[in-house]
Amino acid sequence: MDQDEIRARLPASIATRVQTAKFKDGVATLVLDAAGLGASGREKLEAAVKDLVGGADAVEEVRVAMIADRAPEPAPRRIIAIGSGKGGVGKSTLTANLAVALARMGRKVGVVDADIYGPSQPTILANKGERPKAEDGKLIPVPSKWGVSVLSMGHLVEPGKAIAWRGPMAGNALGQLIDAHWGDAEVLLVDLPPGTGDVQLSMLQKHKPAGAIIVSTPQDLALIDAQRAANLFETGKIPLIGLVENMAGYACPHCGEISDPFGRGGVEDASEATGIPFLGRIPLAIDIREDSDAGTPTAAQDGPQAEAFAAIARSLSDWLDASSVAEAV
Ligand SMILES: Nc1ncnc2c1ncn2[C@@H]1O[C@H](COP(=O)(O)OP(=O)(O)OP(=O)(O)O)[C@@H](O)[C@H]1O
Repeated sequence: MDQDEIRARLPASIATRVQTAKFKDGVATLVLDAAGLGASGREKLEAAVKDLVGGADAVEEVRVAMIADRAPEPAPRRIIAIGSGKGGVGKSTLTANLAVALARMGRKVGVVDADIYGPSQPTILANKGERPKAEDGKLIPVPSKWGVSVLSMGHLVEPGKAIAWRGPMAGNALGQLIDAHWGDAEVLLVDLPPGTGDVQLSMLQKHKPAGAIIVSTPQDLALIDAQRAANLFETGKIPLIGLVENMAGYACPHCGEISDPFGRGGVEDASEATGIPFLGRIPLAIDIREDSDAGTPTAAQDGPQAEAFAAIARSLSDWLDASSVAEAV
């Protein structure tokens, strides 16, 4: 069922009020313009839409959000944590590329690089060496040419200097990165340090993320650690948006043969076993590493690897829409 089919079920007087209509997994989600309607008018509008759209065979649930006729309030900024149980599995790569892919879809996105021990966002997003300015005691994020602003520990301290920081210092620094002048950014993707230590705990306690994505390679050991990260978020009651399998399937640049240096499908199996949604897989590809090192993120380009990131960004975008409608209705 697509947007037009949903609209076609509504009389013209209602259809003209539909701002967006989406359908996924049996759930139809509509955002309606409620201009000029009082409380009872809104109730009637909602009931009519639920009745008419819900009558379609494929529709199991109808979610409706109303936009009022006053100036729309800016959407509350939501934090999405990107975590992993162990280092080096591609958390920073995924964070930067998801942010770029979301920006290409028209989302306003900021990236917070909380990885004090190995901040890499300034390299991947090509604003290394720039210093954020401050205004009214708050930092101003550093723009990048990829449509995504960034604040990184790497913008604040010399490389290697933060290694000796203990929990509270790291937690305070993270607070400065998050409570910054993020302007119209509706989503902040936070690249967490690997593991389940102080910074992650501080993150969960002080800056409650709206959801978390966990990255793993397909290896058993990485998966066990990913499970530990999932448990940390569950303990903090942070909704798990899903799992991403990175470094899956290596295409030999010479002969094209696909091999699986870290195994195959492990993350999807783990997703089935745990019930945490599987968001997709990113292949192990030399281009992806080269793009990151060169500051030209893969997701800003075209081709199958950019599409792999874009597909995961679409799932995240759908999740953001669905969760904001769930809050609004
Ligand atoms: N799909 C991929 N294909 C090829 N190289 C990749 C891929 N994903 C990540 N890499 C490379 O692997 C290395 C580690 O990736 P990255 O820094 O994103 O991992 P991380 O989980 O954030 O690590 P850290 O522990 O430093 O936080 C980097 O050199 C990166 O360019």
